[in-house]
Amino acid sequence: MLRQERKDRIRTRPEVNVLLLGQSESGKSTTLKQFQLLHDSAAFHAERIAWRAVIYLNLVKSMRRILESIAPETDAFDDHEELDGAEADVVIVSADGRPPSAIQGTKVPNYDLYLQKLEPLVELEERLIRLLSSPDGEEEATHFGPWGNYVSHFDGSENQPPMLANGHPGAVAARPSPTIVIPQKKQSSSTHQSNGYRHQTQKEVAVHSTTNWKKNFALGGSSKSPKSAHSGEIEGWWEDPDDPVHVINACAPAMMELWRDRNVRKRLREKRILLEETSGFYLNEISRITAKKYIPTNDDVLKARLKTMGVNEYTFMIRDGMNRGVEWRIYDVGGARNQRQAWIPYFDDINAIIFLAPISAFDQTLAENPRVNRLEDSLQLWKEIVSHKLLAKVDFVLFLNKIDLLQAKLDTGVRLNHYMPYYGDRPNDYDSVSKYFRTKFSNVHSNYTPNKERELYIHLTAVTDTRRTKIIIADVRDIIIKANLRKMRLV
Ligand SMILES: Nc1nc2c(ncn2[C@@H]2O[C@H](COP(=O)(O)OP(=O)(O)OP(=O)(O)O)[C@@H](O)[C@H]2O)c(=O)[nH]1
Ligand SMILES: [Mg+2]
Repeated sequence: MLRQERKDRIRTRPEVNVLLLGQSESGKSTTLKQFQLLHDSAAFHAERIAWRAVIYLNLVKSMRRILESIAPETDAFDDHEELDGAEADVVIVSADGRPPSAIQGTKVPNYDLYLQKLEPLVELEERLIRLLSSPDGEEEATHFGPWGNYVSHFDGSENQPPMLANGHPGAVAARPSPTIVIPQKKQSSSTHQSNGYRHQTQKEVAVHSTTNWKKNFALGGSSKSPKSAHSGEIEGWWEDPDDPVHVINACAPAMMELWRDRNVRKRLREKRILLEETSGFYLNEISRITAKKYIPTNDDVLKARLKTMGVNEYTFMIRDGMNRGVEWRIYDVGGARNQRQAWIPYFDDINAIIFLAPISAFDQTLAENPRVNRLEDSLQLWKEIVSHKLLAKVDFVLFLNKIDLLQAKLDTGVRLNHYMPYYGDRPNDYDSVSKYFRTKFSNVHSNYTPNKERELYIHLTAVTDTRRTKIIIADVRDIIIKANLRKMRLV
């Protein structure tokens, strides 16, 4: 009866469920944004303004990273506390044998001056986080402690094994009910300095998918858009003295000065910090982003980084081959290790998986565990997903993502075999490296899939690039529609 019921349901109200998977920062939410841009561009455009807060936050975070990196007393960094309980069964590549504190290098004579000029950003960062996490007003965010003292309701344990329960029928638990999660911000063991910027080891800000964070920054939202006393017309947020734009705008000259400072660049190079490849990089556009009447462009929104917690669901209609409307539901999950257990309930009832592996990350380690190489983690995760018995009948599309960053990285001379010795002395150019990864991921699929009939569709992508991604998404959509039609004939 159940089977018949399902058959009837699919025939009368066809639907396609797609799950976006991959490690944190692989580009899942960006891919979702591209789907939105393609299928509901009006809504995407309407929401652009709300991303202003995230973009400011990304910019402030870059400032924080610079200031932390150029601080004269580097011995207070405490990267090692992250290492406790790290898994032993993954390949570990240390990007740099030495802790940052061991490196002595270029001094930045203006450091204290920068710190002083940029001090207002400390309070701004706190305020933005509050506004994002508490869309009903700042007052409600009373659970926040002082700077550097946030507590997370989320079980932030990174100690769980990376394995997903494979093929265990009981693994399909109920999908979790929504919970509000406070952005993680860890109390550093070394917050003794009075200035908020000094020696804070900060975790990434994430707003739970159930929090309507866009509300505070939408036009006409609870962020004040005062009416003109004379005409009654709505004026912009820049007229609101409490709007974050004023602080960020006032700090813009100091931010630009800092980013242009030769000593700063030199120090960053010495520490092998490549801000250009970090998520939410806007340092080359400070004057545009901090302008009073700044409205984010599509590209700005695609570049904005907000870590996902929980699961974002996005629904839209597409016409299928028989010209019927098919409802598409795309699920975007959090990819950090402590989020992956939440994926399993979504394995049930899924038609296709788009798995993202950022292949530029071969020289990076995980934010949640600095001893684990990102690419090794992606490969391990890919193996777990392709071999998962619950997913045996699901179609797989693999996005080998961030090829723009891969190309740029290889062009600067970073060698793959330095991080993955088994690459040997093959050529270190983009074509050879991307081909190598394509084969490697494809082999993992052929070796571990429980369904030898399954075809794998691989794309080399840069999902921040709208023009190229549009073509790929159209392609993926056709593949999924065709496969779905085939399955429906078989039900
Ligand atoms: N240059 C470049 N940046 C990218 C690409 N794909 C994603 N990004 C950026 O990388 C960052 C991380 O992307 P997200 O889409 O937030 O990653 P995610 O997989 O959703 O991460 P979690 O939510 O933590 O699981 C964002 O700032 C994106 O703009 C790409 O192909 N090239
Ligand atoms: Mg995400």
